[in-house]
Amino acid sequence: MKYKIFLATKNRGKIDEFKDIFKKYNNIELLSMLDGYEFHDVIEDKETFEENSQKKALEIAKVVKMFVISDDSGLEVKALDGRPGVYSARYSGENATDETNNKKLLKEMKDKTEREGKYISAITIASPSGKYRTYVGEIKGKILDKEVGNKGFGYDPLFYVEEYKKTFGELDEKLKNNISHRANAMKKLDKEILEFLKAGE
Ligand SMILES: O=c1nc[nH]c2c1ncn2[C@H]1C[C@H](O)[C@@H](COP(=O)(O)OP(=O)(O)OP(=O)(O)O)O1
Ligand SMILES: [Mg+2]
Repeated sequence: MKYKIFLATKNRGKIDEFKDIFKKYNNIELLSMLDGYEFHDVIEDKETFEENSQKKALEIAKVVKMFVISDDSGLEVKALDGRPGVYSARYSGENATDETNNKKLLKEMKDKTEREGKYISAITIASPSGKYRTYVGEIKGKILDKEVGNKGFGYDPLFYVEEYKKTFGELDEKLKNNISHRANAMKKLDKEILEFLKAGE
């Protein structure tokens, strides 16, 4: 049995990562906006990654009428009381880009000695009939005072991982996709994904 899952994200960086992570499932075909599907921007107005992730998956599953996977993720910084958190994508305003977000983070962290932060990812798998499960993963790191590396996306050039002595902007993509917040949430989904798909609609 071959299953189709639609990736409910408009973020190219996430699409690339999920494509890589899903390579191991030879009975799952992962579809995305890059295959010509269109869907609306879901309003991410909830207070947690889990709830925003569920909202994205459930709304888009109804539209595309397929199983859907969504990810709501972001960066929580200790010295900033957990900001940017669920506002990570819009940290620097309405027309925020990775570049303007990183600039704002550097500015807010300028005089901070406490540099700890963590990435969080909430992944939801949903069916068109409204069944869903959500899995959360995280990874701890340090926020640098300048950008290093140009791999990955988002805040990656500022996110330093002690164990590898590299930022996510420098780390090999394969390695990032094995240890990241998204990878850690995926490892939990992995245990249940076939059961969820087999149960059908
Ligand atoms: O591995 C990551 N490496 C770097 N930055 C990351 C990562 N994971 C999340 N982030 C940042 C990017 C964005 O500022 C926010 C996610 O916001 P989030 O709403 O979940 O994604 P999005 O709006 O880019 O795409 P979409 O909602 O269509 O899935 O956190
Ligand atoms: Mg978003």
